[in-house]
Amino acid sequence: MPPSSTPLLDMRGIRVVFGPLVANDDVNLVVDRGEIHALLGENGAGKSTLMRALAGLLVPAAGEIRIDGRLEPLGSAHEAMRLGIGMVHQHFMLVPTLTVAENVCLGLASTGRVFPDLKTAAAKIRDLATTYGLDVDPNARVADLSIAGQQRVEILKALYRGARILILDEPTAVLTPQETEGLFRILRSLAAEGTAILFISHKLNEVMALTSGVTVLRQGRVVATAKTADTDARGLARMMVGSEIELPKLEDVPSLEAAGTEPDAMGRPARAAATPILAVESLVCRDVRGAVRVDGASLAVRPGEIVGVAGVDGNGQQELAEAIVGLSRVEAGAIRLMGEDVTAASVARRIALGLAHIPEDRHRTAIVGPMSIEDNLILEQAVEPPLSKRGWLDRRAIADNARRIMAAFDVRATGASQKVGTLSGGNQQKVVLGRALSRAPNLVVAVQPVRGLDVGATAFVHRQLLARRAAGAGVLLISTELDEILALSDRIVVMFKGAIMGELARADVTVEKLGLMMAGRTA
Ligand SMILES: Nc1ncnc2c1ncn2[C@@H]1O[C@H](COP(=O)(O)OP(=O)(O)OP(=O)(O)O)[C@@H](O)[C@H]1O
Repeated sequence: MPPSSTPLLDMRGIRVVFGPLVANDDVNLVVDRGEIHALLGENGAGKSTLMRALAGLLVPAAGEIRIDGRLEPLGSAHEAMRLGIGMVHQHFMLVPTLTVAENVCLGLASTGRVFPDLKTAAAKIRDLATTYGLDVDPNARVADLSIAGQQRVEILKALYRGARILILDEPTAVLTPQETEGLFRILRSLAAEGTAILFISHKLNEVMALTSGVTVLRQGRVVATAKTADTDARGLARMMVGSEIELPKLEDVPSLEAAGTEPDAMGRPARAAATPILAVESLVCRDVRGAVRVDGASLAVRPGEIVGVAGVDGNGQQELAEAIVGLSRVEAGAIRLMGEDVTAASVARRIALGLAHIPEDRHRTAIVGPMSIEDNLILEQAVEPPLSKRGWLDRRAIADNARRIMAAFDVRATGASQKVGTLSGGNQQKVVLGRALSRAPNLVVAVQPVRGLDVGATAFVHRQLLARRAAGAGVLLISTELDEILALSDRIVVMFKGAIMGELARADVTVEKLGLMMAGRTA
């Protein structure tokens, strides 16, 4: 038995390199039993890399890991699991067609244990779920679970394997505020039983509410370690970025109306003019199973205006966005873009009219991981001059295009030829944003645009959306983050069960009114 002063986890001098890039440089991290410890840092600072090293998913070039004071081998996922290290990744690793119990047991046979019979496993899962307040039915099919439900399965999977050190990589990025509260209750009860929890998040208020210690990484190195109680959200942001960060608000930038702009050089009308950039009229959409997901929704976005769509996740916002950008079929109603009826138009036609889309699920719909940054950056446009010469791709022009966007959007990578799949999560999101916004679109449909971004990058993206507004474009901002909606929107509509519950002008918005509408009451 190690002396009680020995920390459960002690990582020392960890160094991880990817070719010329030093992702972790002489990193130390100490976490005690029952401690919830935050790992903070800008996008690409090296947080996921450090946790992957701990989980045995990569081999550090140097360093030591001690568990309970004992030096352990590096770079073996099998060993890490045996030592009680479990990781819940940003992207879940579950098989949707299998049940919860089958997913939990998957892979266990190959670890040398006897494959448990599913009935026994289901009973053990039920016990674990009861102990820690995880609401999961072992016999449910994973495909039928909500995102929060799938995350609970991932946590159960780790606990089933005896995790004493649980790593969660941005677990709340995909959760509603209510689900986040539920997760925090689970994590607190795990910590109370002695589990050490490593919590990666960009949401500083969550770090303040949940954790007792923080380690801050910048460019692969530890720049600060502190007790959470000794700091505050502002101080943490300063440690991460090295300077003060102010999130912009609508009032901070000129609008078209404030500037009294007449139709601009490109003939785009001022906001008060009649033709909206986007008009959605009595839209009805069904999902593949035939369930109505958008139920008679109408809204308009005028030039120089940001319209926020608030609502609890899963109330049809995603389907509304997909219908507008042309990724799903419309059953009834109409969509007009720049005055043209595009209800049944191709995606290409909508892009030609100046539509840009920042999708919610970047892995499914926005990037191709094995392709380079420069190729990902030209995916949405016709390859014509200046990107091609005599019908052939002009590689030099494509690389220049990438370098320009990467510089403007602060994409941190080894170069334009790096595969997008090897970028940090936040830098992948910046590639998507750079592609969408660098073409000066007339309409931006932005769905959770800052998910996974650090505070500095969030401020940057918000400034970009405000700049599009100031230039006379329209922005439809779909977000479950009320702070984001409140900071940026000229008007806010609320979706509930596929319908628009009402609309509030900026001056009339209160959180109470929004909350009631989000729960299904009309304004
Ligand atoms: N397999 C890989 N090959 C090459 N470079 C990689 C690989 N994995 C990570 N990197 C690089 O290592 C650096 C650290 O990435 P990491 O994912 O650890 O950052 P992070 O702090 O978790 O960022 P984020 O907040 O954006 O998720 C980044 O520059 C990233 O591009």
